[in-house]
Amino acid sequence: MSREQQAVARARKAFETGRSRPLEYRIIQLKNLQRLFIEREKDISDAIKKDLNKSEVGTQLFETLGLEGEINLAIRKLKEWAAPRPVEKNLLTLSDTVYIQPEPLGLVLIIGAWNYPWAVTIQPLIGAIAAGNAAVVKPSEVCVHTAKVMEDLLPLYIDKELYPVVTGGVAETQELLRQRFDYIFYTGNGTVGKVIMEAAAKHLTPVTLELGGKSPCYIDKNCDISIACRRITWGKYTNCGQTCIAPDYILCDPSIQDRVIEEVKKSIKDFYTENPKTCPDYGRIINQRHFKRIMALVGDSTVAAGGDGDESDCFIAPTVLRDVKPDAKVMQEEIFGPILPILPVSGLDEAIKFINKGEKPLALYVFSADEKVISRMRDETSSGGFLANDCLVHFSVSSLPFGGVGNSGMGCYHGKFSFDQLSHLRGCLIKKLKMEGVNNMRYPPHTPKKLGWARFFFLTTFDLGWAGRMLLLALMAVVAAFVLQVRETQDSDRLRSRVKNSYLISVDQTQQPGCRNSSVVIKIKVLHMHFIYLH
Ligand SMILES: NC(=O)c1ccc[n+]([C@@H]2O[C@H](COP(=O)([O-])OP(=O)(O)OC[C@H]3O[C@@H](n4cnc5c(N)ncnc54)[C@H](O)[C@@H]3O)[C@@H](O)[C@H]2O)c1
Ligand SMILES: CCCCCCCC=O
Repeated sequence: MSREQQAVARARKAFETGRSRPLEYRIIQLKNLQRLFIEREKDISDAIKKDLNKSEVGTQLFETLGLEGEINLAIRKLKEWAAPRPVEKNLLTLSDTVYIQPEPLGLVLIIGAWNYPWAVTIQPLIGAIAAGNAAVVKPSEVCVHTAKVMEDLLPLYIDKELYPVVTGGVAETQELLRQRFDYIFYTGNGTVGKVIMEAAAKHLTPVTLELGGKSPCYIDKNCDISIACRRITWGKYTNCGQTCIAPDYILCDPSIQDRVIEEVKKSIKDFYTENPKTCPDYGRIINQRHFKRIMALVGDSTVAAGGDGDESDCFIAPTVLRDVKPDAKVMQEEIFGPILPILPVSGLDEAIKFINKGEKPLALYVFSADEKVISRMRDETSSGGFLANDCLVHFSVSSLPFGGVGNSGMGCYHGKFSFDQLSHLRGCLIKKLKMEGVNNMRYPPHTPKKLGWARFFFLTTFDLGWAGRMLLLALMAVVAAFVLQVRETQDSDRLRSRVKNSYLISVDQTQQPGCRNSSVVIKIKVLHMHFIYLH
């Protein structure tokens, strides 16, 4: 058996013991993971410094702080997330117990990317643990030092059989993909995303694909350009542009292009000094392959700032390109580096048209003081996430689903979305072995009359609100009292043989425009069926 097969078999066996299921066990694992980030902060930041030249503070700010927040949230909310979720009932299920019960999926494969190696690998793991799964963790081999630290540290803190770390490159990942998983959570580029999906299809394994793409950024003339450019500069050059949701390019009116360039240059200087190469907060390109790829993108465009690099140090200066044409090299792929092209457009209409010609991006940014511009951009485009007047920060909002659409991916996570994504939401209906008469309308022989009743039971909806529910309860009490009285005063045999009737309460809601629960009409119908209790 290969190393990968062994890890998968051990994790599967550990899952089958059932120990990942109790909420107490999940919480212990999450707390242990939390301890790792507190106790091993130095090991984590030393490795990431070597991989991407991230500073110690930068590592906490962009990697581990968010993870600590997600762990805290999961610990605090787990009982609520894992509890049965009651759902609305119709007339047919009124006396049943109907709910959604989240259950673990089983064994999850998490394949991480290198650019925020802790954030994008451990965040899905938090969801997997919280949801009661086992998970094989495959960090990206591209961030060499971090992958090693992850492999060394995780087994010291969390159950190493349930959550093994498997390191390696393409061959090892493909060997993992040949195994059977109950879910695959992949973060990385779209080309490999297709490989993942193909492998998953062989076992009918569902997938989340957290991909990337070219995230556009439109600057409206009507906005504070100085503030807009400060936020865009932060969003673009953080981690040297190697951020899945970095604004990839700017669209703006030609009349503000010079101003935008000046303000971006000013912010670069404010953030990274006159000499970004020696600034501890300015990162490096992950390796020379990516260095060469990014430098080659600049070729056919006009450099307005930066443009220089040092291959031996994987340094590329914060770069701005002006008057970029849609067919320029830099516009043909996700940049994933510190190059910011500016494409002049005649206004909002052209910007929307341009964006809609491309693939659906992971993020879409608009800067404007005009709410109509923001709304139009939101309503006339599609993207994984949408931000007005800022960049990147939606990633840190646990109550928002994070994920792509179309070419930028499928599925989403963060906070409760991670829990739900890595759970099976099992629909449960618990009936009592009573009131068999109600079922007559669905049993053969099928007749138009039965169909009529089935239509009534199946299609009648009610949305009473608080006041309506109180009124209904009161009326039910009156009806129940009436029925009991009838029962007491009538001979029960006579009732069974002659009347064969029962009572059904149906509730109609007459809605008036703009007014919910405006009036509630209670009808009492006599059915040629059995009495139906309403609870
Ligand atoms: N949506 C998100 O949350 C998110 C986050 C980070 C990065 N990204 C995207 O990821 C991309 C950058 O990451 P990357 O793809 O360079 O990362 P990468 O090279 O680290 O690859 C990601 C993972 O895929 C595996 N892999 C690579 N080639 C493979 C193959 N042929 N078969 C099987 N497995 C293979 C690697 O081992 C690695 O674990 C960018 O497009 C970026 O936008 C997206
Ligand atoms: C607050 C910004 C964090 C950005 C993390 C992005 C992960 C994808 O590359």
